[in-house]
Amino acid sequence: MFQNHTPECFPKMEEQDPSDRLRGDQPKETKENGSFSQFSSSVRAMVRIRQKYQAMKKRRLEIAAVSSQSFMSPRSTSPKVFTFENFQDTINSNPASPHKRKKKRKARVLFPSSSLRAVPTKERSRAKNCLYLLCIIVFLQIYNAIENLDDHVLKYDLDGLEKTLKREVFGQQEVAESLLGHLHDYLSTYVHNKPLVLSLHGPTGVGKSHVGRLLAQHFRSVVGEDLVMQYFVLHHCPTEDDIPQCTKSLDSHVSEMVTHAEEQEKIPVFIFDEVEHMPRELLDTLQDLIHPKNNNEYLNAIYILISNLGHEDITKFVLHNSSVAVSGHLSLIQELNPWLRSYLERYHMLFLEADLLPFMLLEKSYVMDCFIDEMSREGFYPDRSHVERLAEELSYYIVGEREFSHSGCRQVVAKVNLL
Ligand SMILES: Nc1ncnc2c1ncn2[C@@H]1O[C@H](COP(=O)(O)OP(=O)(O)OP(=O)(O)O)[C@@H](O)[C@H]1O
Repeated sequence: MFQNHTPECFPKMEEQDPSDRLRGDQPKETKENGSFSQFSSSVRAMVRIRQKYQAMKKRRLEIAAVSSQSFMSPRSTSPKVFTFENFQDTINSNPASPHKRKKKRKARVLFPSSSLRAVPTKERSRAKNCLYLLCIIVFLQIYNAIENLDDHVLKYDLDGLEKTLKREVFGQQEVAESLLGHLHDYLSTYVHNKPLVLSLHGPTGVGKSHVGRLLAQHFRSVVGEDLVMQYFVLHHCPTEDDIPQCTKSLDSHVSEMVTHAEEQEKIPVFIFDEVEHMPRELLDTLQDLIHPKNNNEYLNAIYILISNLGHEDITKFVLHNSSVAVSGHLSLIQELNPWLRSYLERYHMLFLEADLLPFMLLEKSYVMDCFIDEMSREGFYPDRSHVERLAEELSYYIVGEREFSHSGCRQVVAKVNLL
């Protein structure tokens, strides 16, 4: 029997449609010779083959449907033969794909729930805290120091003094600015290693004593009457016989004032006029006071020395350099100081530590300002033509178109008094 159903017959069976077989189109030899068991095993095999075929067909259709959805482009370059590797890559690379790439999460350390999570403790640096504290302290100290500097200079009202000098002094802008600068620098602090010594020089009638008076008036109003001294040699020490007594009283008076000023935490002001008339003994005493070796209170003081020492050379210098000096391109102080200093140091060592302030010769226009000021003060109407006529009565150095008064404004008061 089996010989009739040799493997030669199986290929024939496979070539046939299994459905035909199920419909009963079996070969005639089978009907005639095969037993029931043979028939049933053949049927089972066919059913299995058909089921497998149907399953494969179904899967192919599903894959075709998925791939047609995924590949949106009409012309795909992918191979026609389906592979899962390409399919997966295509899905991942498609931006429209619902399977978006997940954001990478930060790596986390997972601790077992049963054990305690040991977080590393932040170490607090003591040095860091100290550094912050130090920075704050330094900042506060600097801030406080700046505030104190302002407070200190404010009580001397240098702004008020500046206004007064601008209003009352004519033709001496450079000297006035320099004077205010020195005062501001000195009065900004209370502790000093030397007193401030300002020496005012210049020809007659240019306003040296006038400035001295304005300074005395101003400082009396800000530090008090008892801390300002005005010393006129010809008045306080008129004869040579008085000199020993004068030196003693000057020394004791200055000592008293600086001690008193130290107690009040203020800076006293000493104004010495007519220094050119001071006898040597008095100059020596003054030098000892200005350059003390011992006490602090002597270091916190302002000395104003007023004289006409060096006036001839100041006059010569101004006349020779009138074109630049008057137009403001030349600093009289800078140019004159080296020469003036060497002259004064030869005169007396008192001037060694002094800051020198040379006054300019006064031009005619400034002399006219003096007349207007004085006439207004005395109740006269300062008529322009009248003022010009009065100014014409004075004598002038004439350099080009410029006229410099021989005696500044010295004769102004006398002339107005005669009106
Ligand atoms: N630059 C000036 N501005 C305003 N007024 C002045 C000026 N110069 C002088 N005067 C007036 O002239 C008068 C005399 O001036 P001051 O006494 O200051 O002269 P001085 O420079 O001290 O001269 P001297 O060395 O001869 O004493 C003063 O009363 C003042 O009113």
